Amino acid sequence: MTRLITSFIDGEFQSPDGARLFDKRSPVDGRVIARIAEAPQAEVDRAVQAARAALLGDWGRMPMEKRSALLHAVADEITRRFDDFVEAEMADTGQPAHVMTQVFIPRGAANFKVFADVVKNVPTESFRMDTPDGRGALNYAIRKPKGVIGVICPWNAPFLLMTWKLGPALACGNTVVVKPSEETPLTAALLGEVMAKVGVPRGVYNVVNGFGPKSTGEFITTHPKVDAITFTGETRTGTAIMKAAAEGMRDVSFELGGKNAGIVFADADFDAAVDGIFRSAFLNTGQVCLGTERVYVERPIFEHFRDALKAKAEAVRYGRPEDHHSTYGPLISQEHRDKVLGYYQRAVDEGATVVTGGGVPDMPAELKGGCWVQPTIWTGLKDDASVVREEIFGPCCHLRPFDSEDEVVALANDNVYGLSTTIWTQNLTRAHRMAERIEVGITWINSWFLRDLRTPFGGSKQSGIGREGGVHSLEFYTETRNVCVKL
Ligand SMILES: NC(=O)c1ccc[n+]([C@@H]2O[C@H](COP(=O)([O-])OP(=O)(O)OC[C@H]3O[C@@H](n4cnc5c(N)ncnc54)[C@H](O)[C@@H]3O)[C@@H](O)[C@H]2O)c1
Ligand SMILES: N/C(=C\C=C\C=O)C(=O)O
Repeated sequence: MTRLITSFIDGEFQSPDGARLFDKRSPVDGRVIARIAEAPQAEVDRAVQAARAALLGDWGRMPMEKRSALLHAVADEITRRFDDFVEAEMADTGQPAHVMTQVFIPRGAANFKVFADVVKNVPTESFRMDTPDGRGALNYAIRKPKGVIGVICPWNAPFLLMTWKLGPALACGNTVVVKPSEETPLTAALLGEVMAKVGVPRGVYNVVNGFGPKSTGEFITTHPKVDAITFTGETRTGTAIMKAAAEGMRDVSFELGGKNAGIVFADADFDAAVDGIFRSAFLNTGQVCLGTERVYVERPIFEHFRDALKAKAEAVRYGRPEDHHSTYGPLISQEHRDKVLGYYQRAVDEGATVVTGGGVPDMPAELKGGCWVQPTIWTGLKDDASVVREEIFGPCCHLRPFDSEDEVVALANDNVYGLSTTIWTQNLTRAHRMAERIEVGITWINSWFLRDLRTPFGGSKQSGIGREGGVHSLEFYTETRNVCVKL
């Protein structure tokens, strides 16, 4: 069945009449599974106007308790329709069911629940000051919603990443105009059904589909009535959006690219480290910004670790996401597959030893139209090889031995990105010391992608601007104002 996806504006799905439609193809077999209406500038304008009207209507006047309860109702409806969201996201991404049911879709409800509560429990400051007349003055801060937030989303964990922004944005009383990635429109449309069902006022949640430059994404980021922009995607796209946001001085929150290091010391719990690095390199077919593409292993265990990781990579089971036998899916698109295969070739050109993979698996005829590549492990490259320095965003990693803590800290930090790292050692004094020295926003010790949504999340260097999570999201999605009262 080919679905038709149109914009969701002011509480309703828009008519496709006259719309320019583009195809959404299954990453699994290349079939067209949906036709998507590209929102022209006039439609983006209507979405922004609807979002502004909602700020001045019921939503803007809604008490926090009621807003919080409504977002809990959204979370509960997502949970009630859990299987629908799993099915939609599997159709969009081709990723196996366990990636959806265990990781990505549960976060949809969690992202609303956590922030529906955070907004009620985070105080604002107050200061009493002395004054020359001796009677003093009282200062207190208040938080006000920023207004209409432009939300620009990537394709790699569509529902998780969109709701990671929507939860706090709406909990703080803002309204949103969302552009899902052109590759993954389905769950954002499904969320429109949820919003309407639970009674979120019209205009609070608006979705417009399309592309970036000279299309829907740019129409949002350049719209003068969009008050702030939160974006997740490639660093170079962030540069373009930041330029657009400068006009009108709009605030931005960016979660960008990464080239994350995994560091394994000889004293690590070996099996746990192999499992952890395997997950961080190959989960979601390596399409996770927090994923590991550079693995540094202390020399005494290097060969044993390499062989153990190779065995796990060669044991993945390709297949359709709905087939519970499948443990490994395709890349999101042929374009991205060509990019990843280009790096596979470049690695060989730069002198890599291909420990495993490096090409395209021999798929059954019915799946040959999909975006399949082999999980790949390299060794032997120089530290300045492009495969070691540039984000590939695929199921591949380069293993390199190291001999000292200072050496591996220097290697890990020698990159333009600074998003995350995962360190495996049973010497926790060393782990804490390392966490201080590695220049990233998030460090996991003997773990990876373990997420407490109250903690600061974001990248250093070219991996992002700002932090979201817990009170940090409130800092971005509200304007804090000070009131000074003369006593
Ligand atoms: N730091 C994080 O938490 C995080 C999380 C997920 C993904 N990412 C990064 O995202 C990238 C993969 O996602 P992607 O390929 O969708 O990224 P992308 O930058 O190509 O696209 C992201 C979104 O931006 C839109 N867009 C593109 N150009 C635009 C423009 N000029 N103006 C407005 N919108 C524009 C796209 O249509 C899409 O919706 C990787 O680099 C990955 O590291 C980072
Ligand atoms: N932003 C988050 C995850 C990012 C995943 C990147 O691919 C999150 O866990 O909140």
